[in-house]
Amino acid sequence: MAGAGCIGTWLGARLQAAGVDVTYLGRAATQARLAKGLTISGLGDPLSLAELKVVQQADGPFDWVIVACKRTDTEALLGAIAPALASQPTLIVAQNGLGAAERVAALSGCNAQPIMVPFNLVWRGQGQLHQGTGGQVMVPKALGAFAHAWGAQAVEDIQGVLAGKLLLNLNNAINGLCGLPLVEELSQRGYRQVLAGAQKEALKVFKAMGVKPAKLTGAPPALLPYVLALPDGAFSRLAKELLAMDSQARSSLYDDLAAGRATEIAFLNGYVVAQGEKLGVETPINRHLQALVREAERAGQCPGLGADALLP
Ligand SMILES: NC(=O)C1=CN([C@@H]2O[C@H](COP(=O)(O)OP(=O)(O)OC[C@H]3O[C@@H](n4cnc5c(N)ncnc54)[C@H](OP(=O)(O)O)[C@@H]3O)[C@@H](O)[C@H]2O)C=CC1
Ligand SMILES: CC(C)(CO)C(=O)C(=O)O
Repeated sequence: MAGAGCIGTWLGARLQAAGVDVTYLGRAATQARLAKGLTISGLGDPLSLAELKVVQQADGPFDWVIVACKRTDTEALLGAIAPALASQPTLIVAQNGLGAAERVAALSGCNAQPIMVPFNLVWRGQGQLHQGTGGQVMVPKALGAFAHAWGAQAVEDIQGVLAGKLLLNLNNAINGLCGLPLVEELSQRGYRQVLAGAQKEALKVFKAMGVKPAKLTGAPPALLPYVLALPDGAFSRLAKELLAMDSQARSSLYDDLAAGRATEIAFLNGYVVAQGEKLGVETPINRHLQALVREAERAGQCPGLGADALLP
């Protein structure tokens, strides 16, 4: 497990519980966090592991390597595990956005397959991982052997799934900029209207790219912006399933801003902007959100913005 943070530890722990021999690569913070075992709480099945094998250097050989660092850290992480890549393991890439596995394959020279994790995970203390939102992991058919341990669905079109997920991840920036828990943010029409606008732009970009986003929520992708823009009462009745989450769950981009780290904005709203530029599609809302997140990164904090400030 290369990148044993929230997502990587969850994936590794589920495999370990299913009997797989898992090694976690961890620097000092990860070593300390996992020193006394792990519990997983929240939505999904609880899990408890007394011991995890955490190493500071990954020499291998390994059959599989799961890459689950933030996208900003991919190149450095692959450099750090270069000895383990010499035996050409298959890499499983658990990162948000499109093109992550392609980049990992290009940088490593190994076969790399993407997977999609739909739910939010946070650390609640040392060794205490908490799942705050719901959903099912999705893997390509080629990784069907992993489906059981992760309770995952094996799908034909993983690119469509990643595009569908990116539509939802356009909210990461909004969530990080307002700083509210997801359930509070999504209960306010103003914030949902910003997300709806960002999704409309992304849908135009996907159309120009020939990418068909998969349906991951109750509404088909093309209708999602219209459902989001409904008045609060109608939305909360229609989106009961979407809003059934931990009251404190936020997005991973919020976590990065709050911790003063670089964010993945370039791979989320920034990806829509960059593709839009190439294909001649206007993306003013995503561009504005990207600029605001860059400003917040420079300030080193979550700015707590209202919905009006999020529109250009
Ligand atoms: N968090 C969430 O709820 C969700 C996240 N995702 C996506 O999953 C991916 C992973 O996110 P997440 O789990 O939140 O990230 P985290 O920040 O929790 O974890 C990333 C881990 O990678 C480690 N890492 C980075 N560089 C290196 C390196 N050179 N050597 C060793 N370890 C390294 C970090 O270690 P260290 O602590 O030492 O820096 C950290 O533990 C992202 O693309 C994210 O968008 C998808 C769905 C939900
Ligand atoms: C779970 C979700 C969609 C939002 O919290 C996410 O992918 C993230 O936090 O990066």
